[in-house]
Amino acid sequence: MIEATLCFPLRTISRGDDPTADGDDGREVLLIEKRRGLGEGWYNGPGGKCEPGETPQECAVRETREEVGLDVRDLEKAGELRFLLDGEVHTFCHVFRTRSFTGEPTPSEEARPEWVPIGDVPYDQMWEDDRLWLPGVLEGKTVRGEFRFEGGEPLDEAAFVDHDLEWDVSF
Ligand SMILES: CNc1ncnc2c1ncn2[C@@H]1O[C@H](COP(=O)(O)OP(=O)(O)OP(=O)(O)O)[C@@H](O)[C@H]1O
Repeated sequence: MIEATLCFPLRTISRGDDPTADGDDGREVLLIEKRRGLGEGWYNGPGGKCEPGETPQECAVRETREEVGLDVRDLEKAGELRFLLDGEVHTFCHVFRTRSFTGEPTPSEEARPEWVPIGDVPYDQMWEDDRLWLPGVLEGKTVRGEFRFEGGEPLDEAAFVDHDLEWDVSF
């Protein structure tokens, strides 16, 4: 089983009295377009696999720095997601969000970062499960989820079959 993390940096930008502004109140999330490996070509949060001896928080901080050059702090745990492939746990993913960070998002070999208004998150270019849990996470909720995939490796070519979700959990 792979233990992995996702980190969603959040900010609120001032849009003044822009009449074209939508209902996001200027709220944005930093997504990455993944350039290689699992989920290549799709959008997701910065994140990746935990190294031996590393806590999930430490992993999320390290991966966010490595992938987009942002130093995140004060991570808030927002979710725990279990991805099953053909009945076995493939990946256990810890999800974090934060409004505290320093640095400027910078592209790396692994990822191209992009600030996205939370109403414009490109769910049709993301893992199929993201549309089920990410909107709630971006609204400040907590979630525990299980998502079942079938069809063998690699996970990003398997079929998403079904899921269970529990909201407002404590970690
Ligand atoms: C099944 N549905 C899913 N929905 C949303 N997100 C998913 C996911 N399944 C995996 N993820 C995330 O995708 C990243 C891959 O991690 P990552 O370690 O970068 O993979 P990759 O194979 O590129 O690793 P290396 O760069 O070789 O270490 C990692 O954040 C992990 O939490």
